[in-house]
This record gives sequence, structure tokens and C-alpha cells, in this order.
Amino acid sequence: MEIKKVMVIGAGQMGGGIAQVCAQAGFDVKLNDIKEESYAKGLAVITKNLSRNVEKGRMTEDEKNAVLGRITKSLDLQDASDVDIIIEAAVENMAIKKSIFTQLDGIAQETAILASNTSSLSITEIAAATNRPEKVIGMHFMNPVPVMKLVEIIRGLATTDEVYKAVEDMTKKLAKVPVEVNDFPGFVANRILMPMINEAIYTLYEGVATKESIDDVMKLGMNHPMGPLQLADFIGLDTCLYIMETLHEGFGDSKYRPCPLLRKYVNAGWLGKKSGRGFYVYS
Ligand SMILES: CC(=O)CC(=O)SCCNC(=O)CCNC(=O)[C@H](O)C(C)(C)COP(=O)(O)OP(=O)(O)OC[C@H]1O[C@@H](n2cnc3c(N)ncnc32)[C@H](O)[C@@H]1OP(=O)(O)O
Ligand SMILES: NC(=O)C1=CN([C@@H]2O[C@H](COP(=O)(O)OP(=O)(O)OC[C@H]3O[C@@H](n4cnc5c(N)ncnc54)[C@H](OP(=O)(O)O)[C@@H]3O)[C@@H](O)[C@H]2O)C=CC1
Repeated sequence: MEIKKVMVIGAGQMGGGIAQVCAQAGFDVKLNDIKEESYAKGLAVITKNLSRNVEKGRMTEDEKNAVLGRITKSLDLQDASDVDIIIEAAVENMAIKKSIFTQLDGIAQETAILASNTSSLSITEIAAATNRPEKVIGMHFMNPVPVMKLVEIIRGLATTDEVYKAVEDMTKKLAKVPVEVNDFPGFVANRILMPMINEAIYTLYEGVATKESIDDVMKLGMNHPMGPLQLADFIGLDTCLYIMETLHEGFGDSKYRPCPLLRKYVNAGWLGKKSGRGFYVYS
């Protein structure tokens, strides 16, 4: 099973990054979003990242243009009809993901792999919305995609070894390191990371320290590149809340209760860096 043509669904911070690294690795990429302006925003970020590579001497202008030439715009899921793999990176919502996967199952060629970049939701449940659960898999990239090495590869209950191997090979071609994990809420990355971020938010909520102090403790004391509140803003507070809800519901354990302050910020539309305001304000 050789993968050549890719479709990425969702041109947000993750989808844009995934499209960029796929095009850089030589794959033809269709980048899909529901809104033209979201696609344009995603492409602008990719162009900026590639221009930085040119400035830093890591790529020539011609190479940059060749990478951009491998990315095509898609505003219609029907465009999935001739690709080998679809990597879905739309919003972290089970109903939306199921609807996308059901539609893709009817559009994509029989051999096509349907992957999700979900950060916490059940691959098995998403797969059950299709008639090809054996070809559904989790391909969980880390943010920012062009920089971070890891891709968690999540096997659903029915995922075949052949599909796993094809996705593992593709991940290596992207110069990323695949790590195999099983399908449980939050997988490994967010089962460990998100409760730490949630606890940092509780620490702020309970007035233990200021946001700057909380971040300084983890940066200076534990050598984390970003403090947990800064990282939460970077990930997106909506995504953080959805992940905590998945852990809370999936394990039924109160230790995963999302902090009320996190919920309040999301309800206010303070989603972090992407909306201009979260725990910090961004210009
Ligand atoms: C929620 C989930 O499901 C899973 C997740 O993804 S959890 C989040 C995982 N990610 C993390 O934990 C990130 C933690 N933060 C970091 O590692 C670092 O702060 C960082 C890599 C983001 C930035 O590094 P830094 O040294 O502080 O800043 P900076 O010097 O500006 O950037 C380092 C390099 O990364 C690049 N970079 C930074 N942000 C970038 C972005 N958003 N997109 C592309 N490249 C980026 C910069 O261009 C720079 O590259 P060069 O200098 O080599 O050109
Ligand atoms: N943020 C992170 O650090 C990480 C996130 N993830 C996961 O990646 C996924 C995307 O997250 P992220 O990129 O941060 O989110 P963003 O909000 O940045 O991007 C989501 C994009 O998907 C678009 N979209 C929404 N619904 C659809 C749809 N039905 N069809 C096509 N496009 C759609 C949105 O468009 P519009 O804006 O127009 O609504 C937006 O452009 C989530 O599942 C998340 O959990 C995984 C790893 C890390």
C-alpha cells in the first residue's frame, strides 16, 4: 500500500502544519476546509513558515515554490475521491468527526486510509461511523507540526497491521518518529499532559500564584520550554477543554474534572493565541 496523494481536512493550526510537512516530503496534498477564508489563512501560515526556511538557508526559493505547488485548495469533500489517505484535523468534536468520516467513506476509493489527528477521541468510535473500520487509524501530530518529532499512531479495535504499517512508513517519510499506542481516552500524550495543564489552571483558579509565577515555576524549575498556561493558550483552550471532557467522561474519574475557570474562558470565547486572548493577551 503506497501513499502518494493526501487530503488534509481542516486548515487550522494542525491541518496547515500537516499539509506543510506532507508537501515538503513530496506528497501531493489537497487542503480542505469548509470556509475559503480558513483555507487562505492556513495557506498564509504555510507560506510564512516556508519563507522563513528560505531566509535561514534551509531551502531555496524554487524549492519553496515547488512545495507550495504541491498543495491545492479544496472546499468540497468530493475532492477526496482520488487520494490514498485522508488526514482529518477538523475541530475536536465527535459528532463532527463522525459526520466527516461517514461522508468520506462514501467518497474515497475503497483502498483509501481514513486517519484522524484527534487528540483524545476514540478512533474505534470514529471508525464505527464507516463501513471500513479496518482502514481507520489515529495519526496524532504535535503542535507546532513542522517542529515536533512525535506522531502518536493509534490503532482502533479493527485497524489492520497493513494499514498500521502504511501509516508508520508515511510518518517516517515525513521525518517524524512514530510511536504506537492503543485506543484509550487521550491516548498517551494527552492522558499525561492535559491533567498537568488542568492542574495549573486550578492553581490559578485557587489563587495559589499568578499566571506568570505558575509558568515560571514549570519553565525554570522543570525546564519545560513553555509554562503550562502559555502552552494551553498555544494549544487552544477549546481543545484543552474538549480533551479534559473526553478524559472525564471516558474514565468516569473525578480527577479529570475540567477546571471551571477553563470552561469560563472557553464560554467567553477566550480560546488562547488563536482568538487573541486566553490566559495572556496576544496582539
Ligand atoms: C494538544 C495535543 O493534542 C498534542 C500537542 O500538540 S501538545 C503540545 C506539544 N507541543 C509543545 O509542548 C511545545 C512546547 N514548546 C516548544 O517546544 C517551544 O516553545 C517551541 C518549539 C514552540 C518554540 O521554541 P522556542 O525556542 O521557544 O522559540 P523559537 O526560537 O521562536 O522557535 C524555535 C524554532 O521553532 C520554529 N517555530 C516556532 N513556532 C512555530 C510554529 N508555530 N510553526 C512553525 N515553526 C515554529 C521557529 O521558527 C524556530 O525555528 P528556527 O529558528 O530553526 O527557524
Ligand atoms: N491544537 C493542538 O495543539 C492540537 C490539536 N489536535 C487536534 O487537531 C484537530 C484540529 O485542531 P486545531 O488545528 O488546533 O484547531 P483549529 O481550530 O485551529 O482548526 C480547525 C480547523 O478545522 C476547520 N473545520 C471545522 N469543521 C470542519 C469541517 N467539518 N470540515 C473541514 N474543516 C473544518 C475549522 O474551520 P473554521 O475555523 O472555519 O471553523 C478550522 O480551520 C482537533 O481534533 C485537535 O484536537 C491535535 C494535536 C495538537
